[in-house]
Amino acid sequence: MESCSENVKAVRRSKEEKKLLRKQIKASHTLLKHEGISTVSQPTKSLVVANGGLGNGVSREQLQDVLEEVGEVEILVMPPHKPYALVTYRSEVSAQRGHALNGRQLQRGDQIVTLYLSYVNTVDSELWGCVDLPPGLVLVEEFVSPEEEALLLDAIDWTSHDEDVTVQKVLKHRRVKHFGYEFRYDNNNVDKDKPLPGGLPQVCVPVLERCVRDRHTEVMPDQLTVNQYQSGQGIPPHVDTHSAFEDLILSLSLGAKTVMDFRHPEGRSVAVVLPRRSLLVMKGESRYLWTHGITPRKFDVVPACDPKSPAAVTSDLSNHSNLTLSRRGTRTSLTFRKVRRTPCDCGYPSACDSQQPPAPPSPPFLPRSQTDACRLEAEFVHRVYEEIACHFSSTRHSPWPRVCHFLSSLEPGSILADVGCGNGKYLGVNPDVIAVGCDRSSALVQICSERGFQAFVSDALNVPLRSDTCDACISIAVIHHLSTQKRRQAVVEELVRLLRPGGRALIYVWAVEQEYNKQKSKYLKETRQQGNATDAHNTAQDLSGNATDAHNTAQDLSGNATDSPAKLSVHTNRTAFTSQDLLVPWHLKGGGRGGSQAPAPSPVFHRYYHVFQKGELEELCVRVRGVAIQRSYHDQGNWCVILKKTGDR
Ligand SMILES: O=C(O)CCC(=O)C(=O)O
Ligand SMILES: [Fe+2]
Ligand SMILES: [Zn+2]
Repeated sequence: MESCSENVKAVRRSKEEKKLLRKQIKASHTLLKHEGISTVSQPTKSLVVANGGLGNGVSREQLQDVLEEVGEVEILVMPPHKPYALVTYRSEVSAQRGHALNGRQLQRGDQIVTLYLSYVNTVDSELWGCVDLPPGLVLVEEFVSPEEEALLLDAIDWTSHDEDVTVQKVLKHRRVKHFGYEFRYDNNNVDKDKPLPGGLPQVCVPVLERCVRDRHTEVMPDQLTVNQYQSGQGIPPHVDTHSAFEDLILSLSLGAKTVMDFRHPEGRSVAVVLPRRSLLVMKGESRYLWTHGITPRKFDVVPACDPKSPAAVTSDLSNHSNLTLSRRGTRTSLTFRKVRRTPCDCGYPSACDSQQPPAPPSPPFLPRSQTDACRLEAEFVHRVYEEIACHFSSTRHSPWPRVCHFLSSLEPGSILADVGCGNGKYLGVNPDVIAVGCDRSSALVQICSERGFQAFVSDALNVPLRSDTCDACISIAVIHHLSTQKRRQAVVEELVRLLRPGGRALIYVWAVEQEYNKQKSKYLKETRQQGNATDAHNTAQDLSGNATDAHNTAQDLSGNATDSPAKLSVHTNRTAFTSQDLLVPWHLKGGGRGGSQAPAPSPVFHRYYHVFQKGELEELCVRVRGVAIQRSYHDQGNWCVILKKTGDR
């Protein structure tokens, strides 16, 4: 009897299996026919889960629970309104176990849905609008009901400044209110020891509990920033400070939809439509590496989509043929975060304020070795130009007349190298010469390219051009950034190497003497407001803020070395120089990279300079072989020479 019933069972099981297989094949056909998804028979890491979609009532957490019974899920894509989902497992072995979930039944209300799983080659991002989202970004539509939305909006009282509970501020392009902890826009961080007494508003609790239930977060946020944007307002692109908040950021959009722009540091950008009542979950790469921001404008260009399928994402609007304008309304966002208690150890050190290399000894000293010189220049010249490139370029538009005069004197067809070309302002002065520029800053070289000039990234000490090839070279305001005399001379040698015999080089360096022949230089004359490098607050200070004795440097003004290593003092812009080696402040306008959440006070960078004394540039040049000084002169606070290559060795 026993064996008989066993047999019956076996037959029954195989019948079920056959039926399951038939249904699975049918599901594959439907996916191909209606969705253009081809399934494959050989195992891969990715599976399509027919019937496991939001479109047939399966929730993300329900499906995730089932899929994770057999292995670690890497990506789970649930396209809105579709009757299927796509899963990629960490390993193929897990995916094989996932495949064996075929036929698994899920309860959906009082109905049962059966999942059919088949392998697919890749989770092809072209197919699903939403896979184009920056990695780690999830958008959950209709996360709160219209009633809940009204309740939340009502609970935010903008009329009272209940300072002991919240902190409220009107910023340039929006107003904000903080709960739990104040977010400070001056240092882009929170005072972790000063929680606001009221904690988070009670009305948020059900929403947050749902976030936990739906696995959007494991930890309860303890900080809330409410941003309110009128039509035409926005928030500058930024990365929420790593050291301030944990990985996960939740942002609820209420009142009106908007478009949020995400940008990868390498330039890729994704515009994400945030519908009203949706929840944006930022984690991992999307939170740590990509900036997010809302461009202040009154209309957004969005895909004119089928109302059933809101096509939340537009990575490249130019690919869409069917676009429409969407008028912005007043949007209130609730951004929930968890204050971080230990330094961030994310996998994105380039964007991480907790993982920046230790600050160089402050104040920096004048270098005594080649290694120290390289370090000083890397930190106080190269890095600074990279950071300030855009702003710097916006202040460098008018070519100096006497440099133009030199350029105009070149024969048509001459080959010109501009070593340290900055934003390329001299590359187009004489259209009859073949001009090529190079600069240490890739950001500045990028600006040159955008302006249509030939330029490449190169250090002035080692220019990858053949010897004896250039009819002319210029080096304008470059050599003063090298921090030893040997290195300054080496740049002149490099310029001379590039010149053909008979070729000429024009060199400009900043002069100690900003007043010459009783004439003040433009630099001295410019008012503080005009000067971008102006620092109204700085007196001669070291970087730790201590006032320094301006003469306490390694070289006094007569160039004599003293014994102790010399501190570099911070110069006061628009004043006479009090030492030859110094740090000149640059106040960055228009926001730095990442990090900033609001119009914060402009960050100050310091550039190293060696300002030349009268006669010093000529002295440097006569040490270089094979060259003769044709002219030397003072021009607006600069020492200048024109050299001619003699070819003598
Ligand atoms: O309005 C939003 O959704 C984002 C707000 C935001 O990014 C922030 O406050 O850091
Ligand atoms: Fe943010
Ligand atoms: Zn980090």
